[in-house]
Amino acid sequence: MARCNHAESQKHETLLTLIGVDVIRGKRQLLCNLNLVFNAGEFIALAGENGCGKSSLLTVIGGLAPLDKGTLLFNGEALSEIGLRKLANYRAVMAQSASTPFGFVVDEILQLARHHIIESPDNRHHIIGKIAEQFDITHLLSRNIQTLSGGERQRVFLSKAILQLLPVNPKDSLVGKLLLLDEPTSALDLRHQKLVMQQLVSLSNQGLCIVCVSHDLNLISPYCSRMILLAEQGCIADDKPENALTIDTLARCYHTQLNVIRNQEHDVFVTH
Ligand SMILES: Nc1ncnc2c1ncn2[C@@H]1O[C@H](COP(=O)(O)OP(=O)(O)OP(=O)(O)O)[C@@H](O)[C@H]1O
Repeated sequence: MARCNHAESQKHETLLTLIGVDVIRGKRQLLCNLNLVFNAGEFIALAGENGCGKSSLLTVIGGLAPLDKGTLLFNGEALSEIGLRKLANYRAVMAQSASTPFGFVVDEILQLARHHIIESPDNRHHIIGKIAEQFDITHLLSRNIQTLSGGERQRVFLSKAILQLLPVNPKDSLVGKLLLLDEPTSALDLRHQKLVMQQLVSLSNQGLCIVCVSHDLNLISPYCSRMILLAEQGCIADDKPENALTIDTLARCYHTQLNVIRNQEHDVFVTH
């Protein structure tokens, strides 16, 4: 299994810095005083119990919701100072239930992802075709999005988020770009789960920083380079998955007794 090789790649340029960040929704303080650094080339899993604030955090670090307290630096610049138009070149977000209000054709949705990029129609067509192939949606390009299955739709919106960030020249690096994914594999079958994980590893090895919310620890931990567990209004573990996932951290996170199995390759599996 090919894990993201962030450690070897030395693509450790700081991309996003969170200093003393609070996340508050309604009257609830979800997260308090978060201090984190996300680097180029990392594939980071973000996990925690329902309602702990994972999606809320993603919207804040994606610049889609205001910061309640603290500082967020994106490529060294205050995130709040970067306009959404400029930000679209550097970060893309796939929401948990990504959808469109109208019955767009899939190809139109993918074209829209690159509306801020100056490129020839041929180039755009080529890049969309390549990503469609990689995420197994080529056969869906002429379909109405509203007629797709949940898993098919999820692969389309994941492709859309990635297309937003891909450079015109495929040889250019993805360092400096951030992909935020909220449970992108929740509707996928086993083949497509594996395919998506492999593609995400490949993108992170090209320098893309990926932060992926997931409840499927056993799916993501063999592939990600880092696992962050949120609980108790903060980050209770931030390490390689084999170090972050322990009986103790899982009990603090999920308030139940879970078991951890390790294989000879040090992959870790969580069981009930
Ligand atoms: N606009 C809002 N007003 C009030 N409460 C909110 C608002 N948005 C989110 N919440 C609450 O904040 C908490 C965190 O929500 P969030 O969606 O960030 O959780 P999550 O960790 O992503 O959960 P899940 O694993 O279920 O997707 C939840 O209890 C939710 O009900």
